[in-house]
Amino acid sequence: MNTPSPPMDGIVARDVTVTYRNGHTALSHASFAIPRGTVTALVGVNGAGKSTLFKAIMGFVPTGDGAITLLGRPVRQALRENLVAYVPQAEEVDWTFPVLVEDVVMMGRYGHMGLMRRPRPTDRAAVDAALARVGMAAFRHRQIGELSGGQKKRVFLARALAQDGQVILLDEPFTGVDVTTEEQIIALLAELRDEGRVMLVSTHNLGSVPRYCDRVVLVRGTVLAHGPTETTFTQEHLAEAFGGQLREISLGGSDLHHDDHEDPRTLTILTDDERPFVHYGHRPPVPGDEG
Ligand SMILES: Nc1ncnc2c1ncn2[C@@H]1O[C@H](COP(=O)(O)OP(=O)(O)OP(=O)(O)O)[C@@H](O)[C@H]1O
Repeated sequence: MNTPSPPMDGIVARDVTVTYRNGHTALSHASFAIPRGTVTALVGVNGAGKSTLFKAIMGFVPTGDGAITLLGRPVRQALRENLVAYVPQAEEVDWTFPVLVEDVVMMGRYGHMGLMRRPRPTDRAAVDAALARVGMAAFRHRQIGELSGGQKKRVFLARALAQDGQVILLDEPFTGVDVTTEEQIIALLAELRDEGRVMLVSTHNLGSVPRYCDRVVLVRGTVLAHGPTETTFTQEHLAEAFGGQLREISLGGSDLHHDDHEDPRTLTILTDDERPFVHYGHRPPVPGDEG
C-alpha cells in the first residue's frame, strides 16, 4: 500500500530547548512532526522530558530558540482558540477538592464561555454528550474523589471532549486502569483519530503501543527518533531510549498495525535486574528462563 504521507500539520516542534529556572536543561534541540488524524506514543525513561514536552506544547515553559506549532498555529493562538486539551496524570489532581463529575467536564467549556462562565444550553449539551461518550453519564453527580482510577481518567477524557480539543495530550492514560477501561480508551482514541484530531500519549506501557499508536516519539533529553510505529518502535531505538535500564529487548512479529486483531507480536523487555519490564504477546525463551 503506497498512500501519500499526510501533511505534518498536527504538532510540529522545531529545535525546542527547555531550560528550567534552576538551570537544568530538560530538552535540548528537540524536533518532530505529527500529522492530524493520528495517535502518537511519547515514550522515554523517567526524567526523559515527556512532561516537559507537554508543558512546552501547552505554553507553560519557553522553547528557547525553537518553536512549536499546533495545527499550523503558534501555541498561543492554538490555546486562545481552545484547541489544546490535556488529560492529566492522577497525581496532578487534588481529589479531595469537592467538585462533581459534571463540574469537571464543564471546565472543558470554560474557554467557550463568556467572562461570567455561565453555561449556555450548548455547553450543557456538550457536557452531556462527552459524559455519554465515555460511559460516565450515570456518575455525573458523584464527587470526583469518589471514583475509581479508570473512572477518573474517563472524566478527564470527557473534559477534553467537552472542550472539543483538536490537539489532545494524554499523560499516562492507562496507569491504574483495568483492561476493560484500557480497551474503551483505546477505542475512543481511534474514534478521535478518525475525526482528524491529533493525540499525543505519554506512556510507560510499551507493550500496547504498537496496538493503538500510529506513530512514536522517543525522547531522552531530546527527540531520539520519531515516525511511524513500524519503523520507529524498533529494538534499536528502544535500546537507545532505555539504554542501561534494559538488558534485552525483543520485538517479534511482522505486523505492528493497530488494526490487527490477532496477536502475532511479541515485545519483551527485561530490565537490568531481570524482572520483565514489559511483556506483550508470547515472549521467546531467554537464557536462564528455566529454573
Ligand atoms: N520544574 C522543574 N525544575 C527543574 N527541573 C525540572 C522541573 N521539572 C522537571 N525537571 C527535570 O527535567 C527533567 C525532565 O523531567 P520530566 O518531568 O519532563 O520527565 P518525564 O519524562 O516526564 O519523566 P516521568 O516519566 O518520570 O514522568 C528531569 O531531569 C527533571 O528532574
